[in-house]
Amino acid sequence: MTRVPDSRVLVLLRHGESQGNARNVFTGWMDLGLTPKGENEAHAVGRNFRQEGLSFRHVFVSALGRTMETARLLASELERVPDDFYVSAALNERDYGQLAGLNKDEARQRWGDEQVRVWRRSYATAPPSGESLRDVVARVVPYYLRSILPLVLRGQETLVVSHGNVLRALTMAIEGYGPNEIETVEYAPAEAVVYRLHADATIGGEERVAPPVIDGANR
Ligand SMILES: O=C(O)[C@@H](CO)OP(=O)(O)O
Repeated sequence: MTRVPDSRVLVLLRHGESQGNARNVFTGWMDLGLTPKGENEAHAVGRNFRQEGLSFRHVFVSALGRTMETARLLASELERVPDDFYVSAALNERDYGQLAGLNKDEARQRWGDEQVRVWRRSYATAPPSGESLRDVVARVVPYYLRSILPLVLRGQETLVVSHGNVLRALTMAIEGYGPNEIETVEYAPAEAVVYRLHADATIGGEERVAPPVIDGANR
């Protein structure tokens, strides 16, 4: 990984494969745990961070078990135990409302590819009784600005383990992406982005770290 001197490290990581990912269901606020593959991914990510000389003062997770478990397993591989773990429901996956628990392929057959794509990836359209990405931005970004960014700007390496749509919301804040640009941004399970920020929170360095290959494809 490229080093930017005098930088402030912020790493975003999506949790490892969950039971919901493996079953290809809309998961949202359902508290489904990691699969054995997801557990292996978490260990492999931790080993990769260690090899790259990354360690963390602060680790942020959501209130859902799949992020906590990913953080716990990867931290066991690091050179240094993180000082703090913060748990916040502000970092929970989007509420998928009435879609939660439904198979994504069956949803496409029932409502059509385009409707399902809009529910999953548009900025402003919410799934029935659920949250749009705009709703997620409204709860995630204030938490990021108040609780996470100040630590990063103090030079304290910080890891956020969260969910696909939460990481998309954070990407909008960090990269300044608009509603159209964010439609095509995706994070696979166990995929990370390492940011090195300048003192004014602009991006000094950025590297996507592909998920470790464990066995089979990552959804
Ligand atoms: O089901 C979910 O909660 C999310 C993340 O797994 O799915 P999607 O990528 O469709 O937004």
